[in-house]
Amino acid sequence: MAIENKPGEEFDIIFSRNDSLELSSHHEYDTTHARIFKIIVIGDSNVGKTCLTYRFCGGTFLKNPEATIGVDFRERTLELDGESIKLQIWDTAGQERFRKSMVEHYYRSVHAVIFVYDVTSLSSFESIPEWIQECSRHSVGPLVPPAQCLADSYNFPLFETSAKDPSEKENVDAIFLTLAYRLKSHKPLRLKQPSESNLRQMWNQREREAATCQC
Ligand SMILES: Nc1nc2c(ncn2[C@@H]2O[C@H](COP(=O)(O)OP(=O)(O)OP(=O)(O)O)[C@@H](O)[C@H]2O)c(=O)[nH]1
Repeated sequence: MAIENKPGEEFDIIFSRNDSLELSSHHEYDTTHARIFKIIVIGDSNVGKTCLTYRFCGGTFLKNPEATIGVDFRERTLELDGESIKLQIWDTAGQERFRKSMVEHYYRSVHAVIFVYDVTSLSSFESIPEWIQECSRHSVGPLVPPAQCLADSYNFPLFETSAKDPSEKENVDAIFLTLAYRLKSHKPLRLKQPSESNLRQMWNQREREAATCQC
């Protein structure tokens, strides 16, 4: 499920259920003039967030992924109707102990949120309202509980896909392309993109602060 954050406007929500993803082809585009959109991917630990984003950005199924610590960054530039659109994808840690104080940064200047749950894990589905509440706490749009009927009643698209099954690759692309097309129609917005080393530095700094905190 994904929420598209249109700054200053109402939100659209896209539901997605993860059971896999892969890319049919990869093209390199000139990213110099690309508009950048930040998308965060959240959900319980072990639901496949890393594999989903890796499939979209890397084109393959990531075998033996390790638990995400803090956040991992991936990006992919798309050519949509002759325009370069760069999706900067933040793959966040599902485990609370690995999220720590980075949470504020996850939600800063976010354009869209993808909620991921595992179709074989009821608890990961039942956690979705909590993830939605977390977004609400960080002012990411008015949110509603997830369900197919709700998706239908709000006319939100629902994607069910698998990062593992190559035949599902179009469905994975569909999640991100749907967001990209919707984001593309927004007013031009260029983000100053933090470098990975800056973000790592920020994360390490927070770790040090947390380690020395007496409370
Ligand atoms: N069958 C199947 N397994 C998957 C799929 N996507 C991921 N997995 C498996 O699910 C497990 C967890 O995948 P991750 O992508 O690391 O999960 P995550 O949500 O990023 O986990 P955290 O980093 O802890 O938040 C791994 O063993 C993957 O091989 C999928 O689409 N189908």
